[in-house]
Amino acid sequence: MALIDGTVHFDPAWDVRVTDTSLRDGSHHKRHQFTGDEVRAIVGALDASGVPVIEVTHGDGLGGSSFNYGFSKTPEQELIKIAVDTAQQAKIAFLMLPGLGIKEDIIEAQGNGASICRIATHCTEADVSIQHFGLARERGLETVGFLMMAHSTSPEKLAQQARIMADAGCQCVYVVDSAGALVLEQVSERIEALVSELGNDAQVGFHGHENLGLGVANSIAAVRAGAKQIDGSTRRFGAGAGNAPVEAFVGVCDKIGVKTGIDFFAIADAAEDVVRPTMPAECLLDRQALMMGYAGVYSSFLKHAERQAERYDVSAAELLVRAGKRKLVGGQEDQLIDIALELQREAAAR
Ligand SMILES: CC[C@H](O)CC(=O)C(=O)O
Ligand SMILES: [Mn+2]
Repeated sequence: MALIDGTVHFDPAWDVRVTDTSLRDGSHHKRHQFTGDEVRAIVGALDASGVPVIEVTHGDGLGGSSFNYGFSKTPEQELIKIAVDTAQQAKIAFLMLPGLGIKEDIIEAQGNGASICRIATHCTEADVSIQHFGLARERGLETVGFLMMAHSTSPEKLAQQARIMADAGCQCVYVVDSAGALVLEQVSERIEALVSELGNDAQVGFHGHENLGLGVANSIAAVRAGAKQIDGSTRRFGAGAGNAPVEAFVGVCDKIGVKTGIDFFAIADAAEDVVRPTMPAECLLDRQALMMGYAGVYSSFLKHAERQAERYDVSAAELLVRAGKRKLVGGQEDQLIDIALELQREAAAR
């Protein structure tokens, strides 16, 4: 059994621990073009606001910098090191998807000072993470598991997958609403199922996207159902319409008496004065993002879909709806090209 022990960074003064993922999920929106100076500025501002955990990696995790997913402007290990050197109190986390990243990447990230290892799998494939959790725990890293595309399976099946992660050494299993498709009760049901399965063996977390405009509301539903860790991105800097905005989440938590340890006014200033200037544009809840939430499409497909829609002169929104019908999962980005060609053929036949 994986017990929650002293390696979990959780201050007794908090009700919930917030992880800011603008420097990882936001990397999708920035097409992985963060510079060292931007990371230094954002980590400095978030750290000063009291954000306890900051995730820094290529949008697709360690090893994501590639032709398929997009090359990083600055090597992610260099960005991790800058983040570690900048943070005074925040812990630096990294994400890895087994197969894309490898065990040596975990060791290198730890060597660069990161202390929280987050391992993501599709929500029905937790078993591919077992050896990575084992390695991370052996090396004294704190561990978090991501069950992605959590809308696409039942609460019961998700809880069984969470058990696989916890038994492998995961200390907090996240319900990851990669598509921003879950609606309130659907979040609560999934969190409750994991809390009941894991008991004291591991905490439960929630990672939301804004594609249906529910990032903060869903995160609050998660907290009320027993989640102890919540992800967000300052200024919603994330894939699709972005993640639950940390500054709004903190404001709501203050109002309902949920303690996060983050200063609302400082994080609101960081969002406006430091994070927004590094963003290529605001993360929009536009037609494409809405289609992703509605059809259940992985948020990180947005930029890939837009590129293929432009290349083949087809509608990005329609492309995304079809990706939802095909139930594509992360790693199947190339099928967006098939769909674009299908739409092009249909248009030519009309
Ligand atoms: C490619 C990894 C992915 O972006 C992880 C994540 O944030 C999600 O599934 O929402
Ligand atoms: Mn995400």
